[in-house]
Amino acid sequence: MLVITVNGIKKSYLVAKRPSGLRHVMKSLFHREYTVVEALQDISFSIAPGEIVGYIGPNGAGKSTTIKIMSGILVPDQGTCTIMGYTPWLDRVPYVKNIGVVFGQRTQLWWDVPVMDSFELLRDIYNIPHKEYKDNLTLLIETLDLNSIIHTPVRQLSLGQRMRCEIAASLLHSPSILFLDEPTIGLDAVSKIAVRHFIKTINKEKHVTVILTTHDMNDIEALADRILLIGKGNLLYDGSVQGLRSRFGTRRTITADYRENSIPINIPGASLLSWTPDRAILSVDTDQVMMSEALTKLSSQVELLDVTIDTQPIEDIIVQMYKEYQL
Ligand SMILES: Nc1ncnc2c1ncn2[C@@H]1O[C@H](COP(=O)(O)OP(=O)(O)OP(=O)(O)O)[C@@H](O)[C@H]1O
Repeated sequence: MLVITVNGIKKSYLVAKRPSGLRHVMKSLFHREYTVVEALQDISFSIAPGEIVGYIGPNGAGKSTTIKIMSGILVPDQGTCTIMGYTPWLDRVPYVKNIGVVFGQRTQLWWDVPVMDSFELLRDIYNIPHKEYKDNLTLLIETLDLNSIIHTPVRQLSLGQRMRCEIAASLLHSPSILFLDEPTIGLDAVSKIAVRHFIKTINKEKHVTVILTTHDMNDIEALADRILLIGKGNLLYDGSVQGLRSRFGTRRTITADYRENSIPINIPGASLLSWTPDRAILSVDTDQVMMSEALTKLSSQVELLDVTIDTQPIEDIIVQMYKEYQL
């Protein structure tokens, strides 16, 4: 069973050219010229209930545009999108009851009023039954630690406090799908961990399907079962983090401590990142040299005291992917 099906979505924006020079500016007052930005060229994917999907890609790749289409804010030029049986931009009223949306860069809360007032407005807008609202509110206040900030106006909150309130606001009506557009942007390490933990919890306990965009690969590692990589408006990878590792993350770093030896280590296919008479750091591409072979060669050249092997950080793998796809 699928909860989200996106098929052949295309979306362009018309952007007015901004001329420089007085003569051109005057001319543009009467005759505007436009360029077309093709934000999404042909995007298709589907998502099953209960998945946490990381939607990633470099700046300008089209992530927010996709989230806006899936949440019914934007209408695509072509293609279909069916979410829980609805077409988001056509069935907005019944559809939005099923989704929660958080845009990390924007607020859905009313700026000048206490957070609680925003929550109550949302309760009325979504027509949330009294008991459901009360139960959800109690749970959200507790798990997101909102007690001390709930009566503060939004404009007085720190970014991390506001983000916790935004997430709570998006879940008051018990949606079964949550769209998060950069939910950890600008947060400190502690707040990031708290937000990640919370997302994981509602996914596990309430079976909320989560689609999140992020530039923080720690979010992906901590949360996503699956990654959709988008670049220049096209979907370039759809698979697990593990799959990404085995396809792009073939590099391992070996740190070897050994009894002093004045001859530098030499392992064909491995590059020496640093060397001293008692410690070497090597980079091995497991596509070219098997790890067991590299370790055998290493132990034949020095008397090993300690060895650690590190896999490539996911951040590096993503950079490598972006390079490979020329993004
Ligand atoms: N309202 C708009 N008007 C014109 N162009 C837009 C508009 N919104 C987005 N674009 C353009 O569409 C492309 C995709 O933008 P989008 O915001 O979807 O990317 P993104 O992947 O979310 O980027 P980022 O990681 O920087 O947030 C970009 O080239 C952007 O400049």
